[in-house]
Order: sequence, then C-alpha cells, then structure tokens
Amino acid sequence: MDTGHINLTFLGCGSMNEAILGGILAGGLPAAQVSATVRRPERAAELRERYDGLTVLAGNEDPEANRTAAAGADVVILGVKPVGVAALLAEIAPVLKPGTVVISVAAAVSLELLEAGLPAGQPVIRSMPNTPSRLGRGVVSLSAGTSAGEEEMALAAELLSSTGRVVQVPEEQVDAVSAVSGSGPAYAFYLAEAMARAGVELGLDPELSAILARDTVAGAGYMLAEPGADATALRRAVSSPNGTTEAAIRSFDEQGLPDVIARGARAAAERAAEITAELSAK
Ligand SMILES: NC(=O)C1=CN([C@@H]2O[C@H](COP(=O)(O)OP(=O)(O)OC[C@H]3O[C@@H](n4cnc5c(N)ncnc54)[C@H](O)[C@@H]3O)[C@@H](O)[C@H]2O)C=CC1
Ligand SMILES: O=C(O)[C@@H]1CCC=N1
Repeated sequence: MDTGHINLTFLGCGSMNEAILGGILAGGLPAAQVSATVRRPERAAELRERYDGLTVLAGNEDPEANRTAAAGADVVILGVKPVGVAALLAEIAPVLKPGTVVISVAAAVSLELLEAGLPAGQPVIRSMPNTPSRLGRGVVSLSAGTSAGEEEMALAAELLSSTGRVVQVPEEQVDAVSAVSGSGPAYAFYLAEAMARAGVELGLDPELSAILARDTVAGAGYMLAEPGADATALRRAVSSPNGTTEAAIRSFDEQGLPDVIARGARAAAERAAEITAELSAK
C-alpha cells in the first residue's frame, strides 16, 4: 500500500492523537502531508514547534479549522473526547471527499454512531490505540465499518504500522481491547507508582525509589518487547525457588491480585458500555 501521496489530518490533537502523530512522523511520513487541528492557538504553536513542517489549525481563531483540514484529507483521524465526536462529525460531514477514510480513536463511540453522522458510503474505521504509539511501541486495533473494505483497512494498517502493532478485531471486542491495551499503559504506570511507594516504606529515599521503580518497569517492558517473549517464562526466570521473588508473588496471589486486575479491567469495559449507552441516548 502506497502512502506516498496520502494527506492525513488529525482532528483534535491531545494526548492520544499526538502520540499517533508522533509515531507516524517518526516512521517517515513527511510532515508536509500531515495536518492537525486543535482548539487553542497556544497548543497549535506548541505542536508546530515540536513537529517541523506540520500544519496546525486552531479552532478558536479559525472557526473553519476542522472543515479546512478535513476537506483536503484522504484520511482523517478523530481524536476528540467521545462526547465531542458527534458535533465534530456534523461539522466535517458536508466537506469530506466521498473516499476519505474516517478513523475514530474514541473509546465507546460505536461504528453505528460514527456512520450515522457521515454521508452514506463514507469509509469508517473504529480503532483503539494506546499512547506508546509515540515511540512506535503501541498496539492499535481496527474494526471496519460497513463501507470500509480491504483497501481502506490496508491503508489504515499501513499508516498506523509505524506506531506499533496493528490488529483487527470485530467491533464487539473493542471495549475489551480498550480495557487491556487502551487503558493498559496507565496500569503499568500505576504499578510503577505503587512500587516506588513500597520502596519508600522499606526505607529508600523517595527519589531513588522512583528511579528504581520506573527503570524496572521500563526494563521489563523492553524484555517483553523481544520477539517470542513470554511473560510467564520471564517472571519465572526472576523467581528463585523459595527465594525473595517467590515470596512476593505468593503474597500477591494470596491477596487475589490477578482478580483485582481482572475486576479493574472489567470496570473499564463496563464504563465503555455505559458511555456508549449515554451517547446513543443523546
Ligand atoms: N489517552 C489515551 O491513552 C487514549 C485515548 N483514546 C481516545 O482518544 C480520544 C482523545 O483522548 P485524549 O487524547 O486522552 O484527550 P485529550 O483531551 O488529551 O485530547 C482531545 C483534544 O481534542 C481537542 N478538541 C476537542 N474538541 C475539538 C474540536 N471540536 N476541534 C479540534 N480539537 C478539539 C481538545 O482541545 C484536546 O486537545 C478520546 O476519545 C479517548 O477515548 C483512546 C485510546 C487511548
Ligand atoms: O480513559 C479513557 O477513556 C481512554 C480510553 C482508553 C484509554 N484512555
């Protein structure tokens, strides 16, 4: 798939869309082919400063920003909060080219809602990325809308491949993907925070403990990223029989930590379903 002449635009460019933008530019798509819209001019200036050659339009000073960016695009990536998606679609629907591929990264926003806000036949893809995309270490799922065929899915996969791994899932699984990999980086950061606090309780200097925790979670992440890595085998390699690690893991198991994590992920998926229901009731 040739992305050589693709014009790509990011509508809304906060944490998630900037992470994708960063990954795609680092992957070699020329900034001249990419644009982004934001609300505040200060945020636009920040992005222009950070990404040389990127066109950034700010809605607060140019009410046509989203329409201008969307009208010229072959692919648009919607990166606003779920509650803002319908209004954004209403804004851009009249100016989109018929073949423009609309990708939404919004959690809980169904393909049905996306398609209802766009002209019939517009190719739409629902995706669930995560923030390590910025480093090319993300994982993103794609689910095809009714008018997104193999060609559009291949184009989206090709564009997003520089952000990390791309998987295809049926839409019914997106909330589960979100609960594992969409929110997942926050779980890993939460673990690092908890480990740092544990070190302080054991008498370490807070700054040192934060460094130990951060570098350890990052180092473990690098090991997991190696080809063929297996989390269970890697964990066992740290755990000497009857040693210190085993004592910690036994304590985690006795306290039901795997269940705690499963219940947390379930809460994330349930919240996604709740937001979907809230949005469809509007
Ligand atoms: N943050 C994450 O790790 C992930 C977020 N997502 C999804 O990504 C979407 C964005 O989330 P975040 O980046 O975290 O939020 P964010 O608040 O950092 O970014 C949203 C951005 O959109 C801008 N914006 C809002 N309305 C706009 C409009 N009409 N025109 C132009 N810009 C507009 C806001 O000013 C803001 O900068 C959400 O729908 C979320 O569900 C999905 C996966 C992971
Ligand atoms: O917290 C959220 O709602 C979004 C979706 C997945 C990660 N962040």
